[in-house]
Amino acid sequence: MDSIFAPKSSSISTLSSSAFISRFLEASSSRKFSSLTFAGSRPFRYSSFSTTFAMVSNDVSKPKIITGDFGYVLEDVPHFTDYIPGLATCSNPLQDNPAYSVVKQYFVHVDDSVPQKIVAHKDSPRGIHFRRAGPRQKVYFDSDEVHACIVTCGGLCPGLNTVIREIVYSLFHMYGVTRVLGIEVSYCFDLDSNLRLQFRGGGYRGFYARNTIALTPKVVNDIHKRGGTILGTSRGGHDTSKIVDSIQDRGINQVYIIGGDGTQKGASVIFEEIRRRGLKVVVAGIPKTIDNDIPVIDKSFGFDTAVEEAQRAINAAHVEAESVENGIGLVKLMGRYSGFIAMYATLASRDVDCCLIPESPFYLDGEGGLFEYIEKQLKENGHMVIVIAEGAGQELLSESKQSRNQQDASGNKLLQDVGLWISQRIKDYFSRQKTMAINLKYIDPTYMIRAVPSNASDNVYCTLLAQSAVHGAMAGYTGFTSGLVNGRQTYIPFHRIIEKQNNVVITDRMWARLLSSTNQPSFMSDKDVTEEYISEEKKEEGPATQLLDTGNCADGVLGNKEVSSV
Ligand SMILES: Nc1ncnc2c1ncn2[C@@H]1O[C@H](COP(=O)(O)OP(=O)(O)O)[C@@H](O)[C@H]1O
Ligand SMILES: O=P(O)(O)OC[C@H]1O[C@](O)(COP(=O)(O)O)[C@@H](O)[C@@H]1O
Ligand SMILES: [Mg+2]
Repeated sequence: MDSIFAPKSSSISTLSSSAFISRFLEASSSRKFSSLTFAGSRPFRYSSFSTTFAMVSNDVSKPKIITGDFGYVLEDVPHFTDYIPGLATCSNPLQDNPAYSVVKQYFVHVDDSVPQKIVAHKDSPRGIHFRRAGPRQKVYFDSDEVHACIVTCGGLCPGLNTVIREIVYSLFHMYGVTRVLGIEVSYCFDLDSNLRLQFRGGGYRGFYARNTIALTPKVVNDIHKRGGTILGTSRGGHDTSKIVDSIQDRGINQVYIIGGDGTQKGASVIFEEIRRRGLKVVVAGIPKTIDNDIPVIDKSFGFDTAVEEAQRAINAAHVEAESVENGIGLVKLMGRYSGFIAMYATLASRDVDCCLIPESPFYLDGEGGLFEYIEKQLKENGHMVIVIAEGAGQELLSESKQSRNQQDASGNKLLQDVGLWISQRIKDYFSRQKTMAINLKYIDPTYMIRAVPSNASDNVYCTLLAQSAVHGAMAGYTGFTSGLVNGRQTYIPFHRIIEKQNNVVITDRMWARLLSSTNQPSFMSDKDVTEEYISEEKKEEGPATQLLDTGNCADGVLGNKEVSSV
């Protein structure tokens, strides 16, 4: 289906991808699917639907959208062949690899795709799909030709080293590649004293520095046991043309970029520049975010580890709180704009009485407020545990204009310490009330939960992400993020990864589950649940049949906007 494109003059190609997709799905769902009939042993007799696939646009700078029968939409990723004609291919060396040759059908079929939503109604169109990740029969690189590099950007996350290790192992052991560079932290040294003088930074900044490290299986063998990233990381410092110059100058033709939402935006513009220059260079993203704020994917690697690590802080807070009279244990967890860590840590723990996240506004005083709830809990149980995400309640903190506008080097808003603020407010309230003396212990494990090595399940997940990225790169796909969708590895175009942020949707079932688990007030009346709190997806879907059903994924899979309602 790759080769069948609509003519360039197609009127549809003038629509944006999302406008096209929504019109297409609308049209598909308005067709009479009930006209499908069962005929003998064949499940369906198709009505007059076209059986060919039509690509909406062959303009290389536009999203690749391929449509098919029954409302099928493939949001495809770019491929070298979109902008470089006449490239040679060769057989995938994996077919001679003993580890793979025993496995039948290990190559992914060219038409395999993975649905974004797996909950369907009998009349619903097949909907959006992503290209399934995995090894292809034909590859667009000779092993000797590959010169890869790996860079890690943004904040730390458990599993970064595992991803680095597995990219290196996959390139070496599956594809016989021997040249892999790590874009590394670089320092200036005072030659006399040998003192480190200037930190130039890893991450995107590393592209401007001379320092790189040759990554071999031997070098990376043990790194998954360590937290952090052996390559170093940084924020800010993204100069697209300087980065692409550096890639070109070094003769790099596969760039693996591990990072969060900011990083993937950076990767997207690097890819655009590479395509503009017509270079045969793959740009492959691996999504990293401790906050789980990247959309589309089921969850980010390292998230499970972070939630697990957060349990230690919550346990400590609980032990402290229950050991004294009117004890309050307060734990602040990461989550700048997305409260997933706090939500999952709370659900996992069951010792938490109140979880506060950025997506769910709360108030302190008066009926239904936090103070009233704390007082009630202390009277009934003698202690309580509160988990607060770092981005929660920021609108309540009195800010000076200066602090309001503070940003980090990447342009992310610098937050005020909500943990310290709320501790003080709680203490002030009870000392004013004089109804009871409280004993509050504030625990801030912020960096501890992301600086640890990844746990077993994250290690496996990191391995799959890394291997998928390498298979995709060798197959000539580019401008993609390797991601898990409904439990399957896929290639997701950058524009879908960077178009919005993944947030907890407080009108979804997962938040309702948390509220019923903690029994905390929702701090909202029905009237408050305005448009603002309904997910974008729900708005697109129109009036809900059930308020709390965004309907996507299987139970047990982490909740992002799509998967949280199960
Ligand atoms: N909109 C953007 N366009 C290009 N590069 C960006 C953009 N936003 C962030 N970056 C780059 O991505 C890197 C990491 O971004 P940051 O927000 O710090 O972390 P994360 O990727 O983890 O969200 C930084 O080096 C930054 O310069
Ligand atoms: O102090 P740093 O290194 O900027 O990191 C703090 C921020 O990093 C985060 O973990 C998010 O980082 P990313 O944007 O890199 O995913 C936030 O939760 C937190 O506010
Ligand atoms: Mg980020």
